[in-house]
Amino acid sequence: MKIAVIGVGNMGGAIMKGLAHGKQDELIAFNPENPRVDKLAHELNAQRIVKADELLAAQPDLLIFTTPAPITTKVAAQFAQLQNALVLSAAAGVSIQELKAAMPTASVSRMIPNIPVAVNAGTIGLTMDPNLDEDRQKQLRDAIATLGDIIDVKEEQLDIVGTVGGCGPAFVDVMMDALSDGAVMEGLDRQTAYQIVASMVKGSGALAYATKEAPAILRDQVASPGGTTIRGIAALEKAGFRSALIEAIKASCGE
Ligand SMILES: NC(=O)C1=CN([C@@H]2O[C@H](COP(=O)(O)OP(=O)(O)OC[C@H]3O[C@@H](n4cnc5c(N)ncnc54)[C@H](O)[C@@H]3O)[C@@H](O)[C@H]2O)C=CC1
Ligand SMILES: O=C(O)[C@@H]1CCC=N1
Repeated sequence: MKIAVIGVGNMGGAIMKGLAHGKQDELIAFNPENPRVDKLAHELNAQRIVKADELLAAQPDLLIFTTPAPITTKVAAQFAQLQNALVLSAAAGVSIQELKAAMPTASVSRMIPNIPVAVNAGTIGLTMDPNLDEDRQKQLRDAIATLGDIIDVKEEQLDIVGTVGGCGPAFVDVMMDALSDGAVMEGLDRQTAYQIVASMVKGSGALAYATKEAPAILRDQVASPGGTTIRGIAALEKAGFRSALIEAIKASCGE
């Protein structure tokens, strides 16, 4: 499949890396002049395109939009004449209706991916164009399957899915940074702290995912009676840790 990623910044670059690891797709990086994008395209053996007419001539099968949300419909309008291309937009908050207005004949689906797609461990909320026939739905799903877990949601659920799944990695990064600081304060060297924290978060996620247990059940398995963990949990409660996370989700949702 010929896949063009439109806007190769943090998310577009992560998607290109994930796609390049996974399959033998023909990849195109479409972005204004930028040496960083040239370097990435070279590393991933992807075609580099800067001009809209060149992308039109390349006739991609799938366009993935990872341009800044406020300009995505304007960018999309440049490709309105592409026939038969599938369109998948990752632009947060830009509706299928808005995208369809820019590309009236295109089949438009939306997703909210997250940065771990770069290592094929992403979480992707997907709203598929309901008018796509089964074969084309399968084509689209197969094209992104290598990026991580796909969770089908209604379009009205994409914002909250995008907040937890899409913004969430940054919240976890803040937590990992703080845990590492704590370890360094207790005398551990920083690189070892980062390694332990990343491995611990990976394992905690894997366990929760595999068992489908409620996080509170898993927490209770760690907190031995009279032990060290419950003292740490009490300190977290005192500092308002859970409340801070709930507030973070609300703030990212625009409340
Ligand atoms: N960063 C993330 O974790 C996530 C981002 N998204 C969505 O992905 C999109 C991009 O976000 P980021 O990668 O974080 O931003 P970014 O600023 O890192 O990347 C945007 C890229 O678009 C390029 N660009 C600007 N104007 C362009 C144009 N006219 N044509 C083609 N490319 C153009 C920029 O040069 C840049 O490389 C946004 O719509 C955002 O909502 C969605 C989920 C998660
Ligand atoms: O910060 C943002 O707006 C994007 C959407 C989800 C994650 N990053």
